[in-house]
This record gives sequence, C-alpha cells and structure tokens, in this order.
Amino acid sequence: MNKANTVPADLNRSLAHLADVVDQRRDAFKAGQADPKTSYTALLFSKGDDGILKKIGEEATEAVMAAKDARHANLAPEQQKLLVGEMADLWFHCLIALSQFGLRPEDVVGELERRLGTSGIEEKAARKANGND
Ligand SMILES: N=c1c2ncn([C@@H]3O[C@H](COP(=O)(O)OP(=O)(O)OP(=O)(O)O)[C@@H](O)[C@H]3O)c2ncn1[C@@H]1O[C@H](COP(=O)(O)O)[C@@H](O)[C@H]1O
Repeated sequence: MNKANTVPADLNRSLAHLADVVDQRRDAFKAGQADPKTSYTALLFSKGDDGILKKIGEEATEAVMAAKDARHANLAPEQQKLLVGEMADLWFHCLIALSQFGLRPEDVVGELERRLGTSGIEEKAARKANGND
C-alpha cells in the first residue's frame, strides 16, 4: 500500500474538493434540489444529526473489524484493501458530519498542523497542570 499510484498528489486538495461536493449536496438538499433517492449524501442529510452521527459509529466499528481481520491475516494485501475501503467510508462520513455542523476538513487539518511537534504526553500533562482534564 501507499505506493505512488494510490497517493493523491495533494491530500488537502482532495479532501477540500470532496468537502465542496458534500457542502453543495447539503445546500441543494436544504433547497429541495437534491433527492435522497438518487443522492446518498442527500439521504444522509435528510436523516439529520442523529442519523449522521449514528452512521459514524457504524463506520468506525466496521473499520475496527476490518483492522482486526487485516491483523489476523498478517496484513495480507486483500485485507489491507478492505481496511482502506472501511477507513475511506469512515472519513467520508466524518466529512458529512463536519458539513452538518458547519465545519470543513481544513479546520481539522489546521488543528493537526497546530499540534505538529507537540508531544501528546506533554500536551496532556499541560492540560492536567492547568486543571483542564
Ligand atoms: N465518497 C463517497 C462515499 N464513500 C462511501 N459512500 C457510500 O457510503 C455508504 C457506506 O455505507 P455502508 O458501508 O453502511 O453500506 P450500505 O449498505 O450502503 O449502507 P446501509 O444500508 O447500511 O445504511 C455506501 O452506500 C457508499 O456508496 C460514499 N458516497 C458518496 N461519496 C462521494 O460523494 C459524492 C456525492 O455522492 P451522491 O450524493 O450519492 O451523489 C460522490 O460522487 C462521491 O465522491
């Protein structure tokens, strides 16, 4: 996995492009211009907060199960491919949730970039010291 032909030239741009599609579907659904019968994204938005969040739980569980299967199969390529598919489903449904709450993948990537270089151990210790944990 992770060979050149499977890695987008620009991960941020790919995520932003997909988020644009999702946001357009969200707005079209609200305007009555996207049909849940023909658009899976519109179908998710028709389910509201609870339906969207429930789907994230389902997809996360499916990703965990695929990871367990991949480990059991000694990371055989076919199982790795299934795991990538489940992770892609999970990321996609997270993009739907971000859109539902008026957020963008750029917000998440920005937060991850902000954290770059800060050890999670140090960050947690600082939170505890500040009484925020
Ligand atoms: N990236 C995705 C994408 N990834 C996953 N999925 C869908 O997410 C669903 C995953 O659900 P499950 O694994 O639970 O399987 P399921 O049986 O279909 O779902 P349930 O019946 O269990 O609810 C599948 O129906 C996939 O087709 C996606 N659907 C859409 N997109 C993107 O969104 C764009 C707009 O899609 P539409 O709104 O459908 O036109 C597309 O062009 C794609 O770029």
